Amino acid sequence: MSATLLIIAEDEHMRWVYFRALSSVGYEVRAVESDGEGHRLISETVPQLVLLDLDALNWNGMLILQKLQQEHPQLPVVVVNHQTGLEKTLQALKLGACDYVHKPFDLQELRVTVEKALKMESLQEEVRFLRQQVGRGYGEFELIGQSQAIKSIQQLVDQVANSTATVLLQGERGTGKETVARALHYQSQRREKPLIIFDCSAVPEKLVDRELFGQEDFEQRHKGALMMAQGGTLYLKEITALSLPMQASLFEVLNRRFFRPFQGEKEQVVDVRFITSTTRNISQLVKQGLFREDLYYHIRIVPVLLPPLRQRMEDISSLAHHFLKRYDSTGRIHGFTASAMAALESYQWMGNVKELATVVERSILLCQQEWIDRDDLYLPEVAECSYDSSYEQVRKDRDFIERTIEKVRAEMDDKNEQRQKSIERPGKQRENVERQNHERQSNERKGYERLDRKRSRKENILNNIERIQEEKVKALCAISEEEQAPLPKKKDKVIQGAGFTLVLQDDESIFIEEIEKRLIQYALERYQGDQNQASRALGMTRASLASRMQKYQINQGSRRRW
Ligand SMILES: Nc1ncnc2c1ncn2[C@@H]1O[C@H](COP(=O)(O)OP(=O)(O)OP(=O)(O)O)[C@@H](O)[C@H]1O
Repeated sequence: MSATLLIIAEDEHMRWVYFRALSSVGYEVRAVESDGEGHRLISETVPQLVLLDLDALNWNGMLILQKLQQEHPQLPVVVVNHQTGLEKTLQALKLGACDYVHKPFDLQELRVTVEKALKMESLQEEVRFLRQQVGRGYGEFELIGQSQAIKSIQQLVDQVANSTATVLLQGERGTGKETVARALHYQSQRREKPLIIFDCSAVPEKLVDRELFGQEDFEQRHKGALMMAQGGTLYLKEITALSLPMQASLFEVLNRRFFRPFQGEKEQVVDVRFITSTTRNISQLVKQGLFREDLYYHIRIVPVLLPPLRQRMEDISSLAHHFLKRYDSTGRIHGFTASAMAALESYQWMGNVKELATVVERSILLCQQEWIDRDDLYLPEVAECSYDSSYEQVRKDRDFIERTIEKVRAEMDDKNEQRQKSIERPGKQRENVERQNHERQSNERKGYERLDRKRSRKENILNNIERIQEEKVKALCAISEEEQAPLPKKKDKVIQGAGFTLVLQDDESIFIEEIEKRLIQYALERYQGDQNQASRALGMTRASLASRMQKYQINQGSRRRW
């Protein structure tokens, strides 16, 4: 029982009583008359508890309590008051006093109250510590990285952690959005309150309302994520997955700082810090009317962009060592060989930091030696591929493909229109011809039917391309192996592109060839005519690129601008 206690009491006799009662059971006690003296002692002796006598004539004990709470919010304060001043006692408890003793009191009662308050404080301290450990264990909210990007993000986190400004985290999957959200929470004063992570894309649309805002009716009471995060932080992951009506409800909450649980009657105050994230181009979604503009401005007070790992290769070494420490709990592995590190630093990391973490974890399991070598990494073959597949470039490629498909579609439509006109024209003369020649009329009809069939085949192909295009874009953005384009059927034709694959049915050769030709022109343009790089990006050999260039009469001298 060696805790240090500080007694603040105006009355000298009472100071002596407190001093005797508490020092006699082993506490180290300091007793002062004024709060000024008290504050000086707090910084000098760091007491574990303050006993404050409110029953004074010449000074306002409540003001002292208020000041103590503001300056030392963790310090437990037990107040002593006269039993007739119940109202004052209640007010003191509201202001943050942890317990009280009423005069006249029994000395034993005073000691028990102090002991209880100290125990409570030590439990709270333990909870704080465990929460921090849990936070560390799960989120590793420490941001690792040497790159300027990570340093700036860490600086931003330090600056805004303690505010309630909404933060919008943008970046590909696995770039560390949740890690930043955790850093923001655990570095803020809200760290002792919960951090609730709500994945908007993982909850079925019908249930989002209930799971987010909770439900209150006669039969059930379900605490939603918002309620659970009270006093703490709510991280809304993949916010763009929310339906427009849910976006409207969320906007209301953010705007009014009140919410009403599903089917509930009473409005509740919202004391929550909101952090949101998305892997999608949210401003584009706003333009397309798929995401509310007002909500967008509300959630992006502090926008943070997490660059893909391949754009900050200088982070790889520190991250790899960080994951080694995290996953090799026995300390069996000493580190990475130079060749392993070189492999890690030249891989494209389309799955970002998450993929790096998985690779390191797996290599620890597979490594038989004390140093992880290149072979222990089991990096996919793609690692050999060194073409520039940065996120920006992937997006450019995607835009290019979209534009190409649109152009070819428009050109095909034009051609078809002209063909149709040319068929219609003779159709007028047909009236005369028909009278003379029935056979010719039936040929015409067959011609129309053929054209219709061809048109519907073309529609199919366009649909097919768009579907594959969508899947591929998803795969490029989501970088999930399962989401890759389906294997082509035997008769399908495959066009590999700079970071994409188009699978086409093989009967519309003009259409396919036109797209292929343009993709080749585009790849050559992108690599300034370097056929080695272009063929690698297109997924074909140098020889087949050359033969196609010949076939399509692509002259490298006359490059096209896209
Ligand atoms: N800068 C970093 N420092 C330390 N660890 C990191 C960092 N960035 C990411 N990580 C780790 O990488 C893994 C993936 O990170 P995180 O879950 O934060 O990514 P995310 O962008 O939220 O992913 P997703 O979009 O798929 O949810 C986690 O294990 C996380 O601890």
